[in-house]
Amino acid sequence: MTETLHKGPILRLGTRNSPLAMAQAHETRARLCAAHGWDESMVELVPVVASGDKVLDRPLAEIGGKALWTKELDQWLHERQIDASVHSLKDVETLRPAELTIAAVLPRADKRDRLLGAKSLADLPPGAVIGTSAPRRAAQALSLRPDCTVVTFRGNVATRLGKLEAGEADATFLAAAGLLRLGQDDLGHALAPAQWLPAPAQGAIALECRADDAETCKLLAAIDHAPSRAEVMAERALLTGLGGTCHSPIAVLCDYDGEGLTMRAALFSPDGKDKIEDSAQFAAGDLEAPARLARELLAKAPPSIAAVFNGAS
Ligand SMILES: NCc1[nH]cc(CCC(=O)O)c1CC(=O)O
Repeated sequence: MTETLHKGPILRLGTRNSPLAMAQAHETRARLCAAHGWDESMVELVPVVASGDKVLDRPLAEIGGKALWTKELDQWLHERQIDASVHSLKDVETLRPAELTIAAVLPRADKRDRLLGAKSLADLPPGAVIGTSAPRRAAQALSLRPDCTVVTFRGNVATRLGKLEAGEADATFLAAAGLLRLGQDDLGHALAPAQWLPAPAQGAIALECRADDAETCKLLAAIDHAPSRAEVMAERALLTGLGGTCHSPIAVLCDYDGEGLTMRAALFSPDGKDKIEDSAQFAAGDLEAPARLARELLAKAPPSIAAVFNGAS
């Protein structure tokens, strides 16, 4: 028998401590171990309570935005307390610290949202209350069901399910990928992209490390999934082109079919009354095409939509 000589972990992987984040960290560890022939002890999971998990009574857009999900882990990477961090890419701002790089995107799970509380939006009773704190979900829901009311629903997946159970709303939305990773993908009903597009990079897990840490970059690159990376980088390029933030009701879906990418995108006014949409086909790795689509969308945006994208460069 060969003796294991290594003394500590090879890789310290920072993660938020929510159940979904921990499930994603475990998936990442399993993929790294499979790719490199490691045993589990070689990847140490280092959990943190992120700022975004501390304040739960106000929408994220009001308290500091997506940066609140990454702030602590970015700092730990900077201080070299961890070698890499794992994120739901949907929650990661498009503008990142220059010292960091997305070294891997894992195979993307189901990209769709699921509706909980009713079989479809059309099935909701008149004047139903919908719980969500995502501007995109609120605007999309009101676009299809202007008679409904939206109430703020924050917290992790279990908290939101609890609020639905307690009757705080008639329905809510959760990402299929999150439910899947928590083993609860039997809950609710998937919303078809023809009617309902997800958020940029929904369903994707990204691994970040310091760009100058060649060793870690290489270890992480071994589990990168090129088609998923192509899709989500295109979606993030659209978001960048729109000057989008977590305030912005932006829905987008990019699908790689083995040859190229097809992108469908929609922008909404916050009240859901106005909507513009467009689509484009382009090659994987082309980030100019989604930027062009962003410009085309902005060019035809009515004032109600343009107002949300005032900060766009
Ligand atoms: N906004 C929080 C968040 N960030 C990532 C996911 C789910 C996993 C994913 O979409 O990758 C969720 C929960 C949800 O939106 O239902």
